[in-house]
Formats: sequence, C-alpha cells, structure tokens
Amino acid sequence: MTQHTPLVIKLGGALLESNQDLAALFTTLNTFINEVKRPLVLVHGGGVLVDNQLKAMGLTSTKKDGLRVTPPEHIGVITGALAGTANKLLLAQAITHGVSSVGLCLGDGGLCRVSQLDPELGSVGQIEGGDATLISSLLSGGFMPIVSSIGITFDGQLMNVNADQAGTAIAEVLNADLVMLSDVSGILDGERALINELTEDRALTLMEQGVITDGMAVKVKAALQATKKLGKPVAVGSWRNPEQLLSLLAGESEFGTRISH
Ligand SMILES: Nc1ncnc2c1ncn2[C@@H]1O[C@H](COP(=O)(O)OP(=O)(O)O)[C@@H](O)[C@H]1O
Ligand SMILES: CC(=O)N[C@@H](CCC(=O)OP(=O)(O)O)C(=O)O
Repeated sequence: MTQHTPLVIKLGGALLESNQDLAALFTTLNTFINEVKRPLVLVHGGGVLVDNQLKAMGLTSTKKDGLRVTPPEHIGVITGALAGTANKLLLAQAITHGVSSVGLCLGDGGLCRVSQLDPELGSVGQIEGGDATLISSLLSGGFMPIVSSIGITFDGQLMNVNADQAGTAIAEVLNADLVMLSDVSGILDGERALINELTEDRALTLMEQGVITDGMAVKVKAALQATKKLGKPVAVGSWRNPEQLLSLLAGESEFGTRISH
C-alpha cells in the first residue's frame, strides 16, 4: 500500500451492535488518520439492523444466494435502516472520535451508477461504475466519507445494494486499496481454521464444497472481482482487533485473509 493511495474500509453491519467495538475501531481510525495521513473512505453494511427494523415493522425477509430479496414495499424501511440509522450512528462515532466525516449513499454526486440486478430480487441494485469526483473532493478537504449501500437508479428508484459489492465498487472507482472488516477473523476452511492466502481456484472449490457460504460467498466473489480490476490483493479480517488493523494499514503485518486471483 503506498502512502497516498486511498484506502477503502468496508464495515460489516454486526459492528453496529457493539458500542465497545465501535469505539475501539474509531479510536484506531483516528490514530491512523493522524499518523499515516492517508485518504480513508468507509463503506458500511447493516444487515442485522435491517433484520431488526423489518421485524419491528412486522415484515419477514428472505435471502437468495446471500442477497436480501427486497420487495419494493420494504425499500423504505431498508433505506431508513442503512442510509439513515446505520450511516448516522457511524457518523456520530466519527464525530465523537474527532474524525471529520460526511455521510453519503451511493447516489450522492453520482458516486455509483446502480440498476436493478434481477426482477426476482425486487429492489436490489447492482453497480455499473461510478464517478470519484465527489469523494475525491471530500478527501482533498480532509473529510472521511462514510458511504451506505443504498443506490438510486437513473429513473429514481431506491435500490438495496449488498454492502460488500458497494465496497468493492467504490475501491474500483477510486483505484484504492480495500480492507473488508467482518465479525469473523477472516475466511475459515472446513476445519474452521483461518486461511491466510486465498486464491480464486481455492475459493471456487470452497464455495462448491459449501465451506464458504451465505454473506461470505458474496464477499469473496466481490473481492475476487476487485482483485482482478485493482491488480492487488483484498484483505478480509475482523473489526474486533483494531490493533492488528493499525499494523495492517501501516503495511506492517499479515492480517486475516488476503484474497488474490
Ligand atoms: N468459510 C467461511 N468463513 C468465515 N465466515 C463464513 C464462511 N462461510 C460463511 N461464513 C459466514 O459469513 C459471515 C460473514 O458474512 P456477512 O454476515 O455477510 O458479514 P458482514 O456483515 O461482515 O459483511 C460470518 O459471520 C459467517 O457466519
Ligand atoms: C441486497 C442486500 O443483500 N443488501 C444488504 C445490504 C446491507 C449489507 O450488505 O450489510 P452487511 O454488510 O452487514 O451484510 C441487506 O439488505 O442486508
């Protein structure tokens, strides 16, 4: 990782359930920003929050191949959970930890162009490229963008985009380095042991064998695509070990799983 290459960190939504882990992570980010002085962008999910909000509204939700089936009547609640509550909780953490930040969604400034992925999934979006202008000017102004995975189609429909796909797409738009932080130490093999280096061939085998499943399969597929487009590995690790994260961000240590093609 070179000094001025932007770094995109994708945060999995389970982090939002723990104030202690949130505080530890933002303390680390503050240190990173002050010491390493590298442009930083956060992209976040919030799957757990979406589950809770839908349940509270008496709505049931299903997933297909790790993606949430999103009937158009659910998109308002999901937008509220992701672009509203999750985004603003993270912004609040940034403020209280002294990190100047701006909360955005994929539609702001044309950051990501989004279209419907598959009519069977309803209001689920896929990203077809984007425009780094807004994020670049925020980074130049010393702000850390915090981006939710809600997108808007060219004809104004709100879309629920998987946050791993949003993270990889934004890393591609910025030609950034990418670290994906989840609730596990990295990608685990059939014996639940951490895999340090994961290549495409092994990833495909582990997905076929049902060892990498659900949200992790979506993450690995998105990461594999990003490693090809970016020409560099993507790291998947835990938000539970911010000290390790700092070493990784400083280019000092191995961390979680490195995915390469
Ligand atoms: N081989 C695997 N290694 C690690 N986690 C896996 C694996 N296969 C499935 N998972 C599941 O994937 C989850 C992480 O994916 P996801 O819930 O989408 O995370 P996030 O919200 O952080 O993006 C883990 O908590 C775990 O339950
Ligand atoms: C289409 C789709 O699956 N959207 C995801 C968006 C949030 C997300 O990806 O959150 P995590 O990073 O916490 O998994 C969802 O509705 O759960």
